[in-house]
Amino acid sequence: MSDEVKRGLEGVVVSESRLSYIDGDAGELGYRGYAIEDFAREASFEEVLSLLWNGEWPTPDEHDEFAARLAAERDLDTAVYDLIEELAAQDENPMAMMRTVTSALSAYDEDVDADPDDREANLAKGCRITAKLPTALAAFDRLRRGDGPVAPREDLGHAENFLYMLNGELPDDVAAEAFDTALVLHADHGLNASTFSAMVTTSTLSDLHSGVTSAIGTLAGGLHGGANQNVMRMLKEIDESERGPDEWIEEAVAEGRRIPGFGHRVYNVRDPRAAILASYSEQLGETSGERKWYDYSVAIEEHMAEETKFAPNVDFYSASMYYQMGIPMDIYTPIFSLSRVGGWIAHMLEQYEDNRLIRPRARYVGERGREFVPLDER
Ligand SMILES: CC(=O)SCCNC(=O)CCNC(=O)[C@H](O)C(C)(C)COP(=O)(O)OP(=O)(O)OC[C@H]1O[C@@H](n2cnc3c(N)ncnc32)[C@H](O)[C@@H]1OP(=O)(O)O
Ligand SMILES: O=C([O-])CC(=O)C(=O)O
Repeated sequence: MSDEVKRGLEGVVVSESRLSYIDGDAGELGYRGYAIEDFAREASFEEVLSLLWNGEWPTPDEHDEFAARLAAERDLDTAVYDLIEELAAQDENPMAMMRTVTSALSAYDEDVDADPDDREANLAKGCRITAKLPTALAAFDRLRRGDGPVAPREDLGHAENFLYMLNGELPDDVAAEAFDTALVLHADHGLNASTFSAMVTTSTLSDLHSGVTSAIGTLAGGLHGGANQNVMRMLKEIDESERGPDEWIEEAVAEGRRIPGFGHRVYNVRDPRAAILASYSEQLGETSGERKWYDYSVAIEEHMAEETKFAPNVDFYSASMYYQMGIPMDIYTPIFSLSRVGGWIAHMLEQYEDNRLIRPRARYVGERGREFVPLDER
């Protein structure tokens, strides 16, 4: 057994998967063999969930049945609304709220006692978690603003219904399409840290709610999903500074700052999702008549390309996109989780199908053979 340490598990292959294909040098990403560029603008998030969970695109009848099933699961138990209200009153961090609510949802799930690897029960639980988390997030955001939650509507698609619950009014077509595409693009990405976390949890034969709860905790950090809100904070900082984006970013790079939304463990080139999200960011800027957030982003990307080896990742252009849709900055990462939950569940289903406990080793570098001294003799 090799004692070589692979810090951060870089490059280590721990399992086989049929879910997403990533070529980090070519900048390619596909779900189940389909390139994202071919479907991201056209397929809905519901279709992508079907693809990831079942392996094929749904037929129109399968799609209608699945979308209706998901829509019927959107509402929350009164006790969960009460919990969200309490967390909003405590001004809880939105990602911590998502983690707590996901854990609480298991108490009200009718399949809670099913075997952890029961596929049908897991698909039912997966539908419920995926359907309920947007309701929880919209209710939380409204409650902390002093507004009442807006009940979900079964006649709306997943993306449109979330924006409706968040704002209390239907989104326009550009916002609805942009948001649906963002959900599609964030749904899966190989063994990223949060997905790996979910897999480690299920590999012990723990349950799906525990896996999603672990994953949300992992997505929250600034090196992973938390970067999207940090990107927007950076753009605001630039806006509030005396300097233009070129000058600001030049100084930040010179100071050795880690620039959020740039760099990636797998991509050595521009993340292919960034191109699509950038086009929506630009489109939203055009329709609102305020292009500066997109323009700042482009200026930063150009400077990074000239002066560093770092290219934008998925979190870079989603930030200005959500901002221009009027979404509060601190729920960008929870929104990421509304989408990635689809990928987490797909990977957990794969893990259960061919499970082996995930348990790596650390090379021990501490002392050995030290003599124990009892407390009263120390
Ligand atoms: C959905 C997602 O999770 S996408 C990623 C979202 N995260 C971010 O955008 C945060 C900013 N980016 C980063 O921190 C990194 O690029 C990561 C964590 C995403 C991947 O990095 P890793 O492959 O693990 O590289 P690591 O963290 O070891 O950094 C290697 C070197 O590159 C530098 N570096 C990496 N990313 C950046 C960046 N965005 N800006 C400036 N320097 C960077 C590091 O400072 C380090 O420099 P050093 O060797 O001089 O100390
Ligand atoms: O794959 C990764 O490490 C991070 C990422 O881009 C994602 O999770 O979408």
